[in-house]
Amino acid sequence: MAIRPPGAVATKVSPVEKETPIEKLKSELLSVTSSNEWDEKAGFDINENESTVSITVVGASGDLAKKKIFPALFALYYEGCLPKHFTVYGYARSKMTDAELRNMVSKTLTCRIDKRENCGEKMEEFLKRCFYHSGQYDSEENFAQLDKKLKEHEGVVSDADLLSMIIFQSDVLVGYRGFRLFLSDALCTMLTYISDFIDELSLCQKSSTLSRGGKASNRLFYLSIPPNIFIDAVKCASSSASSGNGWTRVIVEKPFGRDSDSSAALTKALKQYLTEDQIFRIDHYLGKELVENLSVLRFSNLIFEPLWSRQYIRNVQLIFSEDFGTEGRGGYFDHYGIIRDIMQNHLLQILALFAMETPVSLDAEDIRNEKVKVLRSMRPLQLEDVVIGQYKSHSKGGVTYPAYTDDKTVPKDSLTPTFAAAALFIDNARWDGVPFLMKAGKALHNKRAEIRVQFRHVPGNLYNRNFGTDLDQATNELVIRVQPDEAIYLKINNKVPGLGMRLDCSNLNLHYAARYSKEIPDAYERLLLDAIEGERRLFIRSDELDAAWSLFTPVLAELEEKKIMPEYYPYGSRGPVGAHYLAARYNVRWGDLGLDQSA
Ligand SMILES: NC(=O)C1=CN([C@@H]2O[C@H](COP(=O)(O)OP(=O)(O)OC[C@H]3O[C@@H](n4cnc5c(N)ncnc54)[C@H](OP(=O)(O)O)[C@@H]3O)[C@@H](O)[C@H]2O)C=CC1
Ligand SMILES: O=C1O[C@H](COP(=O)(O)O)[C@@H](O)[C@H](O)[C@H]1O
Repeated sequence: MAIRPPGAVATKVSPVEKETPIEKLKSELLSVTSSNEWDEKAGFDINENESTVSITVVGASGDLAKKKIFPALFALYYEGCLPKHFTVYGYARSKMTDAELRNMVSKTLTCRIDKRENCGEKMEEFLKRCFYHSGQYDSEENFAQLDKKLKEHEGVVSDADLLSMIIFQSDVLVGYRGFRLFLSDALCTMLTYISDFIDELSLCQKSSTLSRGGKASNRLFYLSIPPNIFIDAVKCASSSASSGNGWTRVIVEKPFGRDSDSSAALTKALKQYLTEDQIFRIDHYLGKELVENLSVLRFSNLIFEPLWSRQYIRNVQLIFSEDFGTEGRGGYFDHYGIIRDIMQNHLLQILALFAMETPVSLDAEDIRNEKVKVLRSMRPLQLEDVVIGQYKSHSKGGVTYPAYTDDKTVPKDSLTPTFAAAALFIDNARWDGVPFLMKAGKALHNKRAEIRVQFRHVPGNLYNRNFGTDLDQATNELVIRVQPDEAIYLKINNKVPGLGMRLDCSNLNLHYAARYSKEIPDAYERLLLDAIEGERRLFIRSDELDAAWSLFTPVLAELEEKKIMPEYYPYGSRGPVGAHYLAARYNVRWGDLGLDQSA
């Protein structure tokens, strides 16, 4: 193992006038500990001075880790975004060797379409930095073993190693420098001295010196595990595997509870072991390119911000659809449902970014302050403003698609919604009376996430006659297509070229694939990098979370207490018709209904 005492021990003694042999030995020891000899003996590159980062994926054997986290880490490595000294550790109960983990991870790694250069080589290099430790999520002992392994990679010395090293070094010094004579006389004093010295070093270790080159050993834990074991894992990681001399951060995956009370309890429990600054609550939609671009679009273009209010905007629609069901995740999903899975977090976060006031700066706290304000200005969702649905089996082209309740992990009589539509309102001066409509569903006809902003009619429009009776066709609509095939387009009215005066609705289209050759990074890449860099802007603060739950908790309770039946819709359809009635109540037509060729 690579071991070295501190390079920058704060307690280095200054020469004393009359040194006793023990004092002399102490100076010798300390002078050796602060020289490069240690580095050379331990095999360190003595010129390197960067900190280390260890990223532990807790739940490494799971779906999210394989699908998203390891590939994102590789992509960051490929792009040269990870710190020079990084190590990736997989941690889970499954038994695996390092080689088996590498094999598992290697199957999930892909090279960027536009960058295949040296990809194989890079993968090999990356995999060499990946290791595995098998352990229970509630075992401090297992996390302590992980800690030991992490230290080996970080070049941090343990107390036990330190003791043997000091004894060894004392021996060497004593032997070579002729202190043997004094040793027997001074043995007791010396042992006391060594023990004091170790105490000093242990203290130093806690306050940031006992590492490679005296630099910080930083640790990031990604909790990619089911929520019922979050607290056990955090408790053990914080007590037995947090960094002694750098930062320790924990990325917590959703769900953050299932209502206001359970979320508050989770936050309270997390805060027993971590400070708010150490907690990175991830909502991967905040890492999506077009969601990040929302503020740029709004605050850096003069043409949008003046229109961004009830004066010009008629309604805003936040639409999420997937063309597959809960396949494989029914057990988790049935406990949460689509409102908790998508609306309370992903869609509400987008809404907050969309509707917030201009932040004082781009600092995380300034942005999060504005998001909280807008969330707290919202009216809790009312039962009459919600429509729920659940997909049923459907056969098409000789293929039978399953019903939600066909999933073996879902109770046959489950009322859990796999679809929901809702109308929300922000009771502030900017948005008073503007419906914010949300729609989210699984097993629908397409996979899409988009924001649609429908503008008001042009007052006294000279060209009304040219649109016939359907004035909706004459209003502008801004569409931000988050995925797939990212785009921002604005529907405008335009004269059809020719001698007559015929108008049509066309798109001013910023189609990302046509405009930018660079592939768009996955949301997890951005968020992992931000967590490593300590950038909190795209992570959820606890007061944001409280505000978000306050909006949905009452209606979720009511739906469950009253056992409201979902409206059944066929797998692969456009969802329940009730969603259209809900929109119609607010004089709105869903924008994704095929009026628009780009939709
Ligand atoms: N998968 C996804 O697409 C998404 C997942 N998430 C969230 O990310 C987290 C991880 O998700 P995912 O990877 O799908 O989860 P998994 O169900 O795959 O669980 C991850 C790992 O946790 C361990 N584990 C599973 N169940 C239990 C249990 N009951 N008790 C103890 N350990 C268990 C298993 O590892 P082992 O047995 O080896 O210990 C498993 O490999 C969850 O919080 C989820 O809600 C969020 C967004 C999307
Ligand atoms: O958080 C979740 O998100 C996924 C959808 O993510 P995307 O990036 O593929 O759009 C969803 O399938 C899952 O149910 C939910 O938990």
